[in-house]
Amino acid sequence: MSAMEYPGNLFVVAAPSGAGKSSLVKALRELDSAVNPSVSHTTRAPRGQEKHGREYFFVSPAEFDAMVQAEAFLEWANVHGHRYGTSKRAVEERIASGADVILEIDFQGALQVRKVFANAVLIFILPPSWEELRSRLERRGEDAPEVIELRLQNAAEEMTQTREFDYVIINELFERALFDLKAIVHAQRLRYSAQRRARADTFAALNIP
Ligand SMILES: Nc1nc2c(ncn2[C@@H]2O[C@H](COP(=O)(O)OP(=O)(O)O)[C@@H](O)[C@H]2O)c(=O)[nH]1
Ligand SMILES: Nc1ncnc2c1ncn2[C@@H]1O[C@H](COP(=O)(O)OP(=O)(O)O)[C@@H](O)[C@H]1O
Repeated sequence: MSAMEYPGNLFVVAAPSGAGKSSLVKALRELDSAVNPSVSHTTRAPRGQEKHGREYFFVSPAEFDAMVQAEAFLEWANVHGHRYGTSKRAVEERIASGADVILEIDFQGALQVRKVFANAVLIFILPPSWEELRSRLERRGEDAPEVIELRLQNAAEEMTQTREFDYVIINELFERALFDLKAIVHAQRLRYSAQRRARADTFAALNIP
């Protein structure tokens, strides 16, 4: 059977800034190399150790506009005053060839992706409380106080979209949240992709129509 009959899974993880999305997805990828990340494009400036092409493709507003014009984005959105987008090429070819892809994007982008990929699995990560969200943003030490305030204000709006998602993970104890994320990925694979292919062979051997 060709890979085209068994496209890969698309996982979309969104969360208010500081909830732990990047840490959870990074830990998942260390355990499961079959989930492929997609590198987004952004108009924001690189922080600290960030490298072009690794965390993001850092582009100018004009370059971003050109990609929008060329319909190169699967989705894009304005987040915390900058634009971010997922290029179609980064995702479509890999899904079509049977690979699983994970997107770490904001809720607006997640809802756009679902319109294109109806089978995308949408996962929302929540912090256990406002106090904890604020202290994680402060402890991360990457953002100025006014940027943290903006992110907290935006978090309130993002959280109103929680119920649009297929799964919600509360990231209180990190290991517990990681277990939940792994469980979601595993359950989806049992429904589709590699496992589905293996089951098709078993079904044929057992003459199950
Ligand atoms: N819609 C969309 N959002 C993105 C994309 N890439 C990153 N984001 C989101 O933009 C927001 C800000 O990301 P970033 O500046 O890296 O900060 P942080 O993730 O909050 O530390 C986060 O909510 C990201 O998930 C993308 O390609 N599309
Ligand atoms: N369960 C957790 N308990 C305590 N701290 C956490 C937990 N998950 C993540 N963090 C920390 O919170 C900060 C924000 O996490 P990060 O993954 O950067 O969030 P996001 O990608 O959602 O903005 C980081 O310093 C991270 O180490």
